[in-house]
Amino acid sequence: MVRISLFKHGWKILRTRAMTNSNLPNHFDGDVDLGIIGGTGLYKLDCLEEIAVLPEMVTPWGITSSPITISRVTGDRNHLHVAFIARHGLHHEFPPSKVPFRANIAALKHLHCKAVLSFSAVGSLQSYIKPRDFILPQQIIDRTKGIRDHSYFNDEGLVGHVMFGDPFSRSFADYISQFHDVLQNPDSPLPCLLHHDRELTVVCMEGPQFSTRAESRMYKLLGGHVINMSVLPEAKLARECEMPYQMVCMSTDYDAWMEHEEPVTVESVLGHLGNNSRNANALASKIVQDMAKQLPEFMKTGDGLRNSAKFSISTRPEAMSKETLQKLRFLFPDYW
Ligand SMILES: CSC[C@H]1O[C@H](OP(=O)(O)O)[C@H](O)[C@@H]1O
Ligand SMILES: Nc1ncnc2[nH]cnc12
Repeated sequence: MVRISLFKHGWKILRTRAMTNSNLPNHFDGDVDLGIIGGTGLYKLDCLEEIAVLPEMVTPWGITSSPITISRVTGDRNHLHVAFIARHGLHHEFPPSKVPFRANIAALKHLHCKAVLSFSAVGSLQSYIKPRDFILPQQIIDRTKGIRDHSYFNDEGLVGHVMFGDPFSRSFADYISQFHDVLQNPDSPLPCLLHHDRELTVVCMEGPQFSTRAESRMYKLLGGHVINMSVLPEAKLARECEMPYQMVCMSTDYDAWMEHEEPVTVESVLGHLGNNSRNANALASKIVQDMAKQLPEFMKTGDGLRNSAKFSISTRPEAMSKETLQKLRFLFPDYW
């Protein structure tokens, strides 16, 4: 059952509570500070105290993959508001190629998020990155197949080219790395590491099948450190929305490049999801508590991205259709 209601810009839909089983309010009127996207094994962050569950949001680019939970973190002087979306849906129903990435990122932008923190389960392409380590990549190699909608500025009548040389937020990665010592692995004497380096590169493949051994070896040769199926187009869309974006990659396996080891299977991934999820909660908890004390500079200033989309769009507003302008205003109510 779906109840449609006109929202500020005419794009909101209210569903019944069937999806969420929550007694929390289904609306939130303030601005959200931080958007968090959870991936495989991370459908909720237990460290957050939820204050509202917004039904899946209908955007001009489709419906978000999950309801959006809003949480409040109380700091010394301020409240921090956090919006959480489950990338694959609450029941893991969206495969990587079918995730409504544009709707998810548009919803976070519409809620005024000042940054996006994203979590992802990844395979390791390097022996020094072991399962259960976390990685803050700074570069991406695109091995998707062009079948995902990957831009808000790629329609006839709207042309825009944003800078993507540095696809992640360096400031956000530096900020996250200060909390490296929360990571734990009770099943091993080796410490759980948070790898943080300018060169760290995530390969994004289409899937849903895992890589062949030859592909896995090729990704190593290309300079990949980890591999997943979901950093693109998420990172591109966050950039088009001028939101600083950092993915925390959580290693689960060695993919398929190790000659004498079994290639990755879902079972091998599952074995590490519990520990990774505990560590993701611990890390997210530290981050939001620290942000609630004082919002980091990159979130206050926009990390150098403010107005970047506006100046990347080549089409003159006079030449844009009413519909195009209406869609753009969902993301940027003040620009045109
Ligand atoms: C179940 S392993 C493959 C799956 O895991 C990752 O998902 P996410 O990035 O959402 O954590 C990877 O990208 C694949 O979609
Ligand atoms: N080996 C792998 N390849 C692609 N995505 C993954 N997610 C977790 N492990 C992965």
